[in-house]
Amino acid sequence: MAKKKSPATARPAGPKRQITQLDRELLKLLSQRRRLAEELAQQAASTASAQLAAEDEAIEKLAGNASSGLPDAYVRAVLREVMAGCRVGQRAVRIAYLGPEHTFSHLAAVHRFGAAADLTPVSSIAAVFEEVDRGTSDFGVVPLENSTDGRVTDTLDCFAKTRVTVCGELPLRIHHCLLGSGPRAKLTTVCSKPQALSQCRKWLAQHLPGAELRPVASTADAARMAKDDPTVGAIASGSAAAPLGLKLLAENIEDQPDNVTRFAVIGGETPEKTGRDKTALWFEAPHEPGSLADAMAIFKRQKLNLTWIESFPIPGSRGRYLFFLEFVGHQAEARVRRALESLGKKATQLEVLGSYPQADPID
Ligand SMILES: O=C(O)C(=O)C[C@]1(C(=O)O)C=C[C@@H](O)C=C1
Repeated sequence: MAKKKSPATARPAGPKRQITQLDRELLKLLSQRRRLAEELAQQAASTASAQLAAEDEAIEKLAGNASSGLPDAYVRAVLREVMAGCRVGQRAVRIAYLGPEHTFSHLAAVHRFGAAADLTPVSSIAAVFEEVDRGTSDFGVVPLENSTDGRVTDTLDCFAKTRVTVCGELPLRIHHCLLGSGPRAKLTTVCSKPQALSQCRKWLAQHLPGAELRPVASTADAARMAKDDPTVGAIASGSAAAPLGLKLLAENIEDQPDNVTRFAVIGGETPEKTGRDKTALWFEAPHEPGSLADAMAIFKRQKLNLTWIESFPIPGSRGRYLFFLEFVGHQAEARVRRALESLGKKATQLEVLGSYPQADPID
């Protein structure tokens, strides 16, 4: 018969065994949490926006008060993933993004909604808008502007053509890599989305001056092309290399070290005022002297700080322009409502795209 060890002589478990034990406990707790989330969902159905707002609030409370000593970004990412994995018993929250997998839009969508969310890759920015407009997806993630390269025209074009709203912003720090399946010296072509090529223009001129620069629909599309041809390099996210079996031929090749792309989260309901919000809109001013200055004076009068302004030609109407505008404030504020009312009287067209919390860049 085996001799039982007395508690006094039992050796304490080593760190490896303790970690395995903790992982088991974590899984038990996660499945308990998932069951409770299912119970809650059966008691009270909620919209995708309400679900997301409740998650945001919970993450904010937990991450804000964390005494764990864990890095804040880590705590937030883990909690987001835990919550995404517990979105059960209710209709899945569907999110469309410019695919295929491993684009920067994909990274932004994972950051906002979690990898366990129902993420749908589509082949163009216009297709993201269509998904949201048709209601096939609850939300979409689209690039809006880049700190090096400026506005993303396709996105502004879609805002002008559809009635899709904005419910969030996601500024993401963009680090570009050169990916390939062969050696760098063999590259004759470099593919990427035009915005990514433009953000690395100086690096390309210096390091691959003879290469043909070929624009494609997304950085991950470029990576797929590089996989099939060793003479083709792709500018894409480093995270696309391993899953596609590509080599990292150069890292951090963006011309500006502080290269940030601001994504818009489209669809959903307008989030409540947080006290640190922005409002986005577009308008057309009458074609007469001083009309744009008069429109801007409204914001000055109401002491509303502008954060972005773009003029954009109205597709198919030569000489006519839309102005995209973003300012600090929420539609729930009286001074914002007053400004929108005055602008509505001056503008020949006005579309308020939405109010949403201001966000800090994600590394
Ligand atoms: O092609 C991608 O990976 C995208 O998500 C699109 C996009 C863009 O159009 O701005 C997003 C971020 C980078 O600025 C480069 C490309």
